[in-house]
Amino acid sequence: MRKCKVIAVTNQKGGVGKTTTTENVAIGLVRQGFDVLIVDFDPQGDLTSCLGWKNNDALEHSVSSMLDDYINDNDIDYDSLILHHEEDVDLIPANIELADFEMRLVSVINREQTLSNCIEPLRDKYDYIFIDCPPSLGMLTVNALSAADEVLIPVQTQYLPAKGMTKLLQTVNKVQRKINSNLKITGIVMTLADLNTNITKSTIDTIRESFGKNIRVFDTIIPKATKASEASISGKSIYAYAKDSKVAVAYDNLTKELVKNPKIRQKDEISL
Ligand SMILES: Nc1ncnc2c1ncn2[C@@H]1O[C@H](COP(=O)(O)OP(=O)(O)OP(=O)(O)O)[C@@H](O)[C@H]1O
Ligand SMILES: [Mg+2]
Repeated sequence: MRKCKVIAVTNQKGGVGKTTTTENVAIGLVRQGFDVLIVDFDPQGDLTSCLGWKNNDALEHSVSSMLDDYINDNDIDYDSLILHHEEDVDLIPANIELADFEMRLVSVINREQTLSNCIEPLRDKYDYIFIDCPPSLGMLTVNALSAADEVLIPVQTQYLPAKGMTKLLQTVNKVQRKINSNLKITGIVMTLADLNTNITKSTIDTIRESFGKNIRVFDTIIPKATKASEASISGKSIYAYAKDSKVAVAYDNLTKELVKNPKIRQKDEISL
């Protein structure tokens, strides 16, 4: 049996680079020869659009219909559900229909584990499954954390994310204690960095000092560059859009760091 790793990309703060990081790390891993699936788990459907399915509301099958099939005890038709992107990554797409998921789950037994149960049969087919989370710590994110082996946390470098991180780590802790004791933190990746400013440099140092004791903070920092958003709009990864750009090199380095799999410098109970 294949050893699949499921990674939820999470931060309840909006616009910190979750979707961009999910897309480019996932495709970075494909470029290294791994079989990778992305689950778009955000009703905004940004990742689905970034991979070129702009009119995602028209999709007949989506993560929402997958969850409905599970809730209604229907077989999930994975072949119709999973889309294949030209850069060889697979995608379970999302659209606005996922927005009322919380309500639909009210009467479901073990509702926190709905996504986990849906993707379990796919662990056999992929080396990595990424879940792109919405900017909240609600039921969607709890489902993603319950389904995951690891959490990857993108943070912006413009300011200190102290309070938001505490809340996020408390949620991870709670899921560890109550639902998914195997959940680990892959690490923190700093994104959208304007490396020419002193404030960014000092924030980077502070993030390493304050979080680096308990959690891995990746060496690679993703710089802020318009090529990153242009790539998303074009429906391609940064490697296909601007292979020699600084952002492409950074995401390639981050991907390599991720597979290096060093000792996880993390206490059983994560605290700050
Ligand atoms: N390295 C970068 N340089 C410049 N722009 C970037 C970079 N990374 C992401 N962006 C842009 O910043 C915006 C937010 O990025 P992204 O959508 O990845 O964040 P997010 O955390 O997924 O947001 P949300 O919380 O809404 O899901 C997008 O317009 C994206 O194209
Ligand atoms: Mg997003």
